Amino acid sequence: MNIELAQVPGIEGDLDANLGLALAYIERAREDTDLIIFPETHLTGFAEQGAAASRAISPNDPVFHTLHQAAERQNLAIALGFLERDDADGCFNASVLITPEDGILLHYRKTHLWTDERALVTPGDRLVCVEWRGRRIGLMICYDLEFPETARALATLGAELIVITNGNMDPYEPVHHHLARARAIENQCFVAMANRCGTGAGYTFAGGSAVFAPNGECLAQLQREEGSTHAAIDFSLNRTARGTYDYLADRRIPLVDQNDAKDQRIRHFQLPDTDASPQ
Ligand code: BAL
Repeated sequence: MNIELAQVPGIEGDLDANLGLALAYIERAREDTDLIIFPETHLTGFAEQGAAASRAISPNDPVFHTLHQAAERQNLAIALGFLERDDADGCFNASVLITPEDGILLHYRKTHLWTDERALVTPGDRLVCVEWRGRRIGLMICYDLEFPETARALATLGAELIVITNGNMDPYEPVHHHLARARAIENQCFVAMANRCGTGAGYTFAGGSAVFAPNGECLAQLQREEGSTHAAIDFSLNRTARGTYDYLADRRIPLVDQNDAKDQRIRHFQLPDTDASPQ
């Protein structure tokens, strides 16, 4: 599987500009690219005080049909983030995996909210992993990376590749660089994170997008500037890494997961309720 990381800036509240930038990267993706990954909330920009619901869009928004058409044209999958508006449940920090065959195949709502978004969006209540073209892919968003349980849960669901739509800001680039590598090693899977660059929502974003192999090798990395990079994922390395020892098999503290009744390709973890919701 050939992955492209699109390390791009965003403009808070400017859906058209952010979509246009994503489409430009998709259209000029390398012909052999199977999956292109964009940052956290790329389509809408971050939630900010007084500007969460107004920026948020529904997964039924026509923008996702436009992205599905682009995925079909380029025969590649797209992972990207957006602020989601759910008329019943409020706003979420969400990411989707859009495939040529399905449209939105995987829809994940950030379960571990960063400090200043807890008053603005509602945390998700499940971790999800899906099988696409014979490979199991899990989604995480930014702060999720900073909790070992999250990646471990996705690995327990069979994730061979963990995709992170990232919005990591200064001074935390080293945190995400080291933790993404650690998550790959400790779960013996690939980790690919596309981070935002530039400034916005009061932050300076750290870039540092990277792909790590199950042995911790860095297969691709960007510095702070806008751009894209590529990595070829050889999933046989997952088995190689687990040849001598298998962390998941050797665990003493197991996690129990559930299957998705509607689509057996999807498995998930249901998280316990939390009182973290917008005040
Ligand atoms: N270290 C930043 C985490 C986040 O913005 O989700």
